[in-house]
Amino acid sequence: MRNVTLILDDGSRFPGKSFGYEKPVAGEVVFNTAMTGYPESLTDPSYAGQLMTLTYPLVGNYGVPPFTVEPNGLATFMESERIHAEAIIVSDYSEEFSHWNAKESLADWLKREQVPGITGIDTRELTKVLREHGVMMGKIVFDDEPDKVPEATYAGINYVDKVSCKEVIRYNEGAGKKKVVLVDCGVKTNIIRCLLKRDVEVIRVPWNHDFTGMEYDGLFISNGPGDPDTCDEAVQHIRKAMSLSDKPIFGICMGNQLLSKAGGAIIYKLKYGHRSHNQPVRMVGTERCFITSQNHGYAVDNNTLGADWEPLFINMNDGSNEGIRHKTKPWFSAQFHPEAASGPTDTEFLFDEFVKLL
Ligand SMILES: NC(=O)CC[C@H](N)C(=O)O
Repeated sequence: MRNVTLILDDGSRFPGKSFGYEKPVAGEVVFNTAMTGYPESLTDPSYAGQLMTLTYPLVGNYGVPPFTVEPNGLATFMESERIHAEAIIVSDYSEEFSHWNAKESLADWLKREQVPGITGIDTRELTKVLREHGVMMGKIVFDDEPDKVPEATYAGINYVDKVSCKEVIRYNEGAGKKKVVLVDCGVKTNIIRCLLKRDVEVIRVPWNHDFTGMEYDGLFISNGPGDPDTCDEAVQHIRKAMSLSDKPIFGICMGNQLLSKAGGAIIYKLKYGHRSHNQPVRMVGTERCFITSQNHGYAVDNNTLGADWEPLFINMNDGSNEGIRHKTKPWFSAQFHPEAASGPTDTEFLFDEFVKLL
């Protein structure tokens, strides 16, 4: 294994060894404290542009599931058709693996998909640095090729445009009881599965597609990578849809941010984001608290919500916004992931609520 160094923007250096594809890479360094779920997280399009640090120390020991596709074209075990994170950073990579559904090792998968993976990193120290300083740009450089240093960029790049579908895709066509237009900002497969198993037809459209003239019963706005402020075209279409009809709207993660923007709210960047399977959120107006799976770096500023909107969920750790709802219309969204995969399924009922409204 070749020696590598992770170099952060503040000059901190973390020595490690390469176990994935051998290529220098740069991106926003983020950390995820979930104990499981590396196949799902790596294929979550919302990680585009990011180097994903896992704080759970032992990674790789349950291998990687096979890449198979369901008849409707969706990946059976992954959240999309490929790895989207720029790299994975772990403390102790295990080449040995054992799991009923494992097909190959994490290293073999990373190499095939040309994604770097580094091990031997002091991920606890790295996470402490990121928590104190906030997320930072970082580079993985091979020690024997110190001059090959890639340019690190993240802010201002429209990653949604890179990962969204390029044409309209229909699922359950003619078979579903109701039609849902899904604005694909980088949708996770399990969101589509959660809709399909509730007997709806899903019309998946590119993030900047003007869907407002289409025939549909409800609108869904997906998760997605990068800065929501780069997705103004989608915001304009959501706004137009809200002015044309009162059809139900449900958004997840980036979808929460874009719906909030359409309602006039402002988005800001969190210091180091929420990435884990155990983020507690409280449903506003109740004492009900849910454990949720999350992956976001930006948040909606509660104080900027328009007069017609109110927070629906609040994060119990830092008081930040975790969802909104319109005061009179059937429009709501969650900043966390009710579809989880991997993660707790406590809030999957939000899909039931949405489908009931259609
Ligand atoms: N998972 C998501 O949809 C993330 C939304 C946005 N890219 C953020 O980081 O906040």
